[in-house]
Amino acid sequence: MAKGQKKTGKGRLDKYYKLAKEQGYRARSAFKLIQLNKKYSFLESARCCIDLCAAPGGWLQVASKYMPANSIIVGVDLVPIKPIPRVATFACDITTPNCRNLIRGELKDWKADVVLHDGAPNVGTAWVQDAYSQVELVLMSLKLAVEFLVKGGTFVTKVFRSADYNNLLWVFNQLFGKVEATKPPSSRNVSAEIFVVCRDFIAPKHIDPKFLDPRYVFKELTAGDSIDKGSSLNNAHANIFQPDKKRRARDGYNEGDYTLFKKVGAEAFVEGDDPVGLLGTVNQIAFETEKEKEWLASEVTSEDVKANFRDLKVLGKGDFKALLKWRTALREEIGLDVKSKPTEELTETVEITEEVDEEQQIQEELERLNAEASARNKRERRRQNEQKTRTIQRMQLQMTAPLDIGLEQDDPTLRLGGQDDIFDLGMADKEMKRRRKEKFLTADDTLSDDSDSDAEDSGSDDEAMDIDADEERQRKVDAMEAEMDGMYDAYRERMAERDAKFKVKEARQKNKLREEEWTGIKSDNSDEDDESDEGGWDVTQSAKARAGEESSDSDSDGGSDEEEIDRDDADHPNAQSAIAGTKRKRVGNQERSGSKPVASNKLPRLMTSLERSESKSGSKAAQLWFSQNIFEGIDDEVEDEEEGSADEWENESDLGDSATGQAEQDTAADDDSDIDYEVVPADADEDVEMWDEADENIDDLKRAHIKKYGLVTAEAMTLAQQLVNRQKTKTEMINDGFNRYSLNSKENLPSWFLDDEAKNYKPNIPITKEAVAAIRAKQRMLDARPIKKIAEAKARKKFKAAQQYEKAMKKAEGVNSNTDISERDKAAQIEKLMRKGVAKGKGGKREVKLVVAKGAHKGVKGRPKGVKGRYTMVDSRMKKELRAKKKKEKETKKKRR
Ligand SMILES: C[S@@+](CC[C@H](N)C(=O)[O-])C[C@H]1O[C@@H](n2cnc3c(N)ncnc32)[C@H](O)[C@@H]1O
Repeated sequence: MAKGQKKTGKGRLDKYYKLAKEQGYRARSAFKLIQLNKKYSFLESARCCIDLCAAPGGWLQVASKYMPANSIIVGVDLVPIKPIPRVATFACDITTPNCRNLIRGELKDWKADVVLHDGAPNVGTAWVQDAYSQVELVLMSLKLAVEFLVKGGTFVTKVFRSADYNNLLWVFNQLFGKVEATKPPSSRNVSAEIFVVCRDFIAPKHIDPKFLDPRYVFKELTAGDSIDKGSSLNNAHANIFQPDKKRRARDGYNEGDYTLFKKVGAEAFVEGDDPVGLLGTVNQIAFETEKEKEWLASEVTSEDVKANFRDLKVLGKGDFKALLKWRTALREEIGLDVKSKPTEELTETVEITEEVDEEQQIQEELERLNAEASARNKRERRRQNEQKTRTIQRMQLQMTAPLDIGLEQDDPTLRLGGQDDIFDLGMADKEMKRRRKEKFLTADDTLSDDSDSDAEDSGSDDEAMDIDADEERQRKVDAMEAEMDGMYDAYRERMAERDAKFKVKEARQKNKLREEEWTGIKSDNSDEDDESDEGGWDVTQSAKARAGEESSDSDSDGGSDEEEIDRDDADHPNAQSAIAGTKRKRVGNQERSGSKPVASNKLPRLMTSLERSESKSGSKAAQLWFSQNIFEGIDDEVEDEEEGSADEWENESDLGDSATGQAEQDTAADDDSDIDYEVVPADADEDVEMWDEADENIDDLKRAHIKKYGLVTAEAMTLAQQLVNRQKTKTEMINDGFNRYSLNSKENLPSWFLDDEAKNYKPNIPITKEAVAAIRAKQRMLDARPIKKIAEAKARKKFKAAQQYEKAMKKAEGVNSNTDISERDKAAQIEKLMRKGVAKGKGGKREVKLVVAKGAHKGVKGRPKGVKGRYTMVDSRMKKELRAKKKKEKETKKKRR
């Protein structure tokens, strides 16, 4: 498969794929049903549901989650469905009477409230068995639906936009009160699928069989079909002449065009009128009949040709030409065509031989030049490596500073040593290309008028040379990265040694990241908002299981299976963690920064970010560092690379749009544009570590922190307010969490780059004034609260006071009951007791009044005038003396130690 056609990897791992994985759904398509149900709410009230074409079971999981406990859920598919608790499944073709009988057996007298159909022919492993087209499948599912649906029931079906679409809608409208077509957000835009929700089943007593007969419903198809066929044929032709460029089916999809795999016999290709169109539309040309097998054994059928016929979708222009040549040769051999002008051909043969010789010469010459160039490069590289090692050693010995390196590189003597060449990759590459082109031009003078096939051959030479040049460049990049890592480490060491401030800054940075709290994570039992915040299918399942509901599924193996998925899900972070994704990125960066750098081939991204960090960074040291000559010329390279990757990206998206996209047709699971059905692997271990996949325990810790202390940052408060005030939905927040950096891999990135990213790669989180005010108020409240010890002491005091008061009351009662003393004495004694009790309760200490011995009190002996109660005379002298005494004691204590 060509590079641009690759459909695996992160390109396809979209939001819903990730969410499905996180929430334990078997297919990302589960979100389509969730979104449809959100709009039309048909599952919550349903007691019986039939899912036609249900494998691998994503929709069944959703139905089981949203439908009330003990509902009847039946799933049917050509391929067996792994057991799902409380769901009955069986493998069967929905177009057969057997399927009807099986459903009847399962439902007994029940009628279904909802019939779902997400079928697409030729998907999965059973494509060979299915001869029906999608619209016919829809009609078949409708047939089952009308049989099993209760009056007022709902039928949900997937339909592909095609010439039959309107005919189908017409039929739906005859049988249902409300018919609406909708495309849920999780259905990819590039997919031709649309969902029709038919509500209020009329349940007529008699249904005209023609309504459900494809021969009548799709009767007028031919005219439109031919138009569509025309456009698709044009596409097919274009696919042959420019196989790299994939085309969209803007006019909708021809009936059967969304079938993933098409095979025709060689006879149709050899004897048909439009071999080019055929090559552009089918996947395989087979040799199955006797006649075809004879052709296969023919001399003109080389091994290459046989291999090419096996998978037409991976072929290039040259391969197609070879197949067309084969066709011509075979047709001549079997007498369908007559060879023209045999004498002229002879002359031509001589010319071709000459060309081949010339080509060989060019090839040899190119090989020789390549060998020479790579030997020269090797020598240069060795010299440069030695040079670099010396430089690094000098840096480590502190003989040179990063700034000095820049000066050294300006040194013309070093330039002679090849410094320029290694650091200025763009220049080196351009020079290499220029040299090669010169050779080509001289050789091409004779070939310029030649046929396409010659151009192709030279193209393949070009490719070979490109591969050499790529390898060469990769080696250079590796060397440069290794060197930069070394230099960076040395630079950091030197900075750390020299600059105390740097150390403090680093420590602070680490602390900050450690202490950073992202507290916007929802608690496990928060309200449901949308599909992404519901804790996933398996969470609900386990809840339902806890409630002790009985499984309608008799298969006991299902339990272990589901448990496994539950465990998987528990390992996954909550969907809400996506909100916190941006924050965690930072933590992740810091965590990574300690890892040993590995030479990587991610130069473009690395350099792009480097450029960004350079411009953003306010640090002079960083600017100095990146202003060195070693970074010169990288810009050009980066631009080239970026353009390249952008092209590649474009290709990929083109591919996604393509109706006949190779990637989509290779495997059922790889299909995106037509049948937007994607099985989500349960195993997360194989994933490359992402920027936003930080330590998953962090979420738990944060959750616990929030439980204990509430929201403590303005960001968290802002998000919470936005949610409460309905300014933002959780879906929007999750969407915000997914950005173009979300799926960036940290693998193989050098430590200096990760360090720099940690400094500059910070999300810009909006914080409202109200949130800041709320946090401040909270802080003030906390500050105003006494610390625990003081509160305890106060409580003790209060308790003591109460005890004393009680004691005094008892004594007072004793005095009161004494008949020997007069009432007046009683009153005096009680008052005294009470005063004492209150005073004791207050702390038991009597107030001592301080009287300063100055003015009228100076030199007074005995109680000074006007002073009542306990008193102490103090004067400034005494104060000073006491202070001096204390100080002296302290010093002598210190000395003794
Ligand atoms: C897009 S998938 C369904 C995905 C499913 N809704 C889910 O969420 O997991 C389409 C399914 O239709 C099934 N299918 C196609 N033709 C069928 C037929 N004639 N009878 C039963 N199932 C069929 C395929 O086997 C395939 O599993």
